[in-house]
Amino acid sequence: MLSRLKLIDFRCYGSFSWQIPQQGAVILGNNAQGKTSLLEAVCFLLRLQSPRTARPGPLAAHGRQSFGIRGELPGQIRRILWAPDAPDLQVNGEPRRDQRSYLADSYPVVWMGNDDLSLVRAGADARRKYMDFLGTQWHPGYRTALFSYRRALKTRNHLLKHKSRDRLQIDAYTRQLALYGTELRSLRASLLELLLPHIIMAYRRIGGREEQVGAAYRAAEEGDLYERMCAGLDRDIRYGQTQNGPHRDDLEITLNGRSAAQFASEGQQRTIAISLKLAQSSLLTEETGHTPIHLIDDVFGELDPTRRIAFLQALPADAQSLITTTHLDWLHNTPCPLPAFQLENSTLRPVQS
Ligand SMILES: Nc1ncnc2c1ncn2[C@@H]1O[C@H](COP(=O)(O)OP(=O)(O)OP(=O)(O)O)[C@@H](O)[C@H]1O
Repeated sequence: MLSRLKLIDFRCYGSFSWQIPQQGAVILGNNAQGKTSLLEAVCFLLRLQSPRTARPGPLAAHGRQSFGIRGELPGQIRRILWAPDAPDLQVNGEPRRDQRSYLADSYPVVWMGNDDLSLVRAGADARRKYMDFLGTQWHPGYRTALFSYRRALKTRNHLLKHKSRDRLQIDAYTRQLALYGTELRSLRASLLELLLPHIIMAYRRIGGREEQVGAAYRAAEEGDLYERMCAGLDRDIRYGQTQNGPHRDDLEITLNGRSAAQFASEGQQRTIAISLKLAQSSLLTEETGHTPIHLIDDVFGELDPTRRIAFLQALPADAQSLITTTHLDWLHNTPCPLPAFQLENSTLRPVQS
């Protein structure tokens, strides 16, 4: 549980400090008051990742180069001073030499946002990100395979784009790519095997129906990855891009055996999207021994009362949940045990009930 959060020059926050209730809070505020930024800061503190940006640069307040986040958790105080060339990561005052060692004993996080529907409706990229955010919290080897794969892919694509004739050099990266790519695929497949029962259970809980949700990992091509990459080399040089590999794989989601993107109703798609996230939560609890911190950004306004109540009841009783919303109308017909805070111009104050 995160008990105190401090921010310096993070997004719209110049200097900010908040004693967070143990069970979490509902954060109420009009648009552009800093609700998402607050959840984003917690996510970055714990996972060094933001759901809104791939690079940390935009997290620094306008006109600043660097930002700071500090958070108190049971037995650990985490502190990030992020400067573009030299990020300073500390736990309990001890510097951590790299991101991997900073993350090794961090807490798990589940992020739920109002664009989660894209997990069902949009392209494969959203579903790969979903798997990767979970995978890197599930298994240290996942992060190594993913990051090594991304690095090798970037270099191979660079060589392809610049029409390098040095096929030996391309081949060296093809070998690396195939090695890490095969490892990543195998980790994703194992992850999905563990995850699927949690998705099915969460769907039944929220949807309350007998419909059968399914999820299957689909590799973009079959056979040995290195051989497929070698066979496609001329085409890759023509496109200036690697066309085979796990960066093109997908997580196929079905309802009653049919594509959920094409055939599920909007309500069913929303239930699937929430179930995918609740499944992350129960899997991470099982695998890490810690209940994740739930960061729930502007989700409730979109749900009908039945799903809203089922969703709130499905959140683990011992989880710390930070829920943002632009209006509290839904609270009138939804019993919510969390204290509410009003956020205005980056300042929080408790809402008297
Ligand atoms: N790097 C930055 N520096 C300063 N301000 C920023 C930065 N990035 C975003 N902002 C501004 O911070 C404000 C708060 O944004 P945020 O997305 O947190 O608001 P929000 O309360 O979640 O809004 P909404 O309800 O519309 O989603 C916005 O005015 C945004 O333009």
